[in-house]
Amino acid sequence: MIENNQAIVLWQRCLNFIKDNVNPTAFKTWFEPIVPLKYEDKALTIGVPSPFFYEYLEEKYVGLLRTAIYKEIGEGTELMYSILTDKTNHITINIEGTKRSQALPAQAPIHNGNKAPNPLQAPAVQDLDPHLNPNYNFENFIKGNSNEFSRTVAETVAQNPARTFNPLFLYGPSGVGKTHLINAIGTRIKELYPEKRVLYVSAHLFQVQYTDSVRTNHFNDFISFYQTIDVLIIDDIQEFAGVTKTQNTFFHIFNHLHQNGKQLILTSDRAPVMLQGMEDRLLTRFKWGLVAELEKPDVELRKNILRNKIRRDGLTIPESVICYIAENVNESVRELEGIVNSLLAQSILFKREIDLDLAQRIVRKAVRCAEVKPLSVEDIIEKVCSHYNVDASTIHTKTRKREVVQVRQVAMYLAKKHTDTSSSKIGKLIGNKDHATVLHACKIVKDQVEVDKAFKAEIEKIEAGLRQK
Ligand SMILES: Nc1ncnc2c1ncn2[C@@H]1O[C@H](COP(=O)(O)OP(=O)(O)OP(=O)(O)O)[C@@H](O)[C@H]1O
Repeated sequence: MIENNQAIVLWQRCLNFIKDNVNPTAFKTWFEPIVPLKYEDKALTIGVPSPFFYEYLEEKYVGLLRTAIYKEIGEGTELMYSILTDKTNHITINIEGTKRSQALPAQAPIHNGNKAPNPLQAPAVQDLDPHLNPNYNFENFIKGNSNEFSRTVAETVAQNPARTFNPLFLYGPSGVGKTHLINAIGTRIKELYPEKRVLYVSAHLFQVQYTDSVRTNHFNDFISFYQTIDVLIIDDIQEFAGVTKTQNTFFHIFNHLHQNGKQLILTSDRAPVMLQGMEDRLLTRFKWGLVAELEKPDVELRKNILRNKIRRDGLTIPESVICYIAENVNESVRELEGIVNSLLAQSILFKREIDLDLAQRIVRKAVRCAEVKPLSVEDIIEKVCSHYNVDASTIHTKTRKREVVQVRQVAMYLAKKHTDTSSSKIGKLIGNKDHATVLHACKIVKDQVEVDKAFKAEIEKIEAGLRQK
């Protein structure tokens, strides 16, 4: 709500002066969005869409603003800013940028509330759709050995956002509940702190929004929007690997939010140390708070998840079938859910009971599909490192210790032999080496296999392990 007509008139005069002294793009970007709010006691208060916007004005245009105000309104006039992003967060700052107070009452939003995380419309909204999936909550997240620690820290963060673990970095293989858990955190925070601006976004969507904003000249809006978030949840951060500009932009958003006491929650399919193609300064920040792993569920947890899903779906499935599925499907929870869905579909389609025989046929088919899943370089790194009992992170360091060099060479050799990945990509993923190093490693290992029986047996043992994946 604009509180004072005089403010509009005075600000319009200032704008006319400013317009003559900056280029049209800067005027449109940095001055048109400003809203005059009130003029009282020789102080003009203007509304700006975000803290970032204020910082930018202070850094780049404070001289021009001061001149315009003194010239058009009079010497000694104070300029006060009000951040319009959140009704609970109205700070005012004088033109020297020193005095802060809670002087302004809450105001109505300047723009209409948006319902999607569209950064181009979003800077000054209050009702932000957090894009959380309400079906993913703590109540239906089943606890087990493999996720107990992550679940506990997730609950702690939800109770006290930005007070405990910031950022919270959750990692683990596909389908083990990362997305579920981070949605649960967001949902709990919204229940406990409804005024907080929580946003869930996939790394992929973030990247698309960023690219779009650059293409359509709305980059500042994009940045401003993300800098207004109180709890930013980004899923599958590994997608930023190799995309430098997106990483760079995210780096600045991360810093701004972290410095301003906002919570960041990130997930990835691998630990920070295994994130190739990611800038070091980001990797360091990912480790600032807490890094927690979600492992593949053990058999007990698989049974409990199955029982829970079956109950929720209103099905009755014999305990022997539950045990059979839990013991034979051990990749991810998503896979377990897929089996239950197939059982249900088959029993409806063929009008038959869900029994062990049906379960066995469905599981066999699903497990066969898993067998033909191609090996990845990451699978090979994992197997080779565990065979030699070396921490996977060491092969990405620069160390030239003989035993580490050998592990690296074996991993490169097997990656070349068992995947379609190019030598240069393999090099990047294993110790950030070039393709010539990979080819050299392959030759060394191959030569040794030909003359050293014990070494040959060792390699065959690792290869057998790879086939069991
Ligand atoms: N502990 C759990 N209790 C109940 N459901 C679970 C649990 N873990 C995972 N699930 C369910 O398994 C499915 C897959 O989980 P989710 O999408 O969270 O995995 P993810 O780790 O994010 O996988 P991806 O990395 O592939 O995105 C979801 O339907 C989720 O609700």
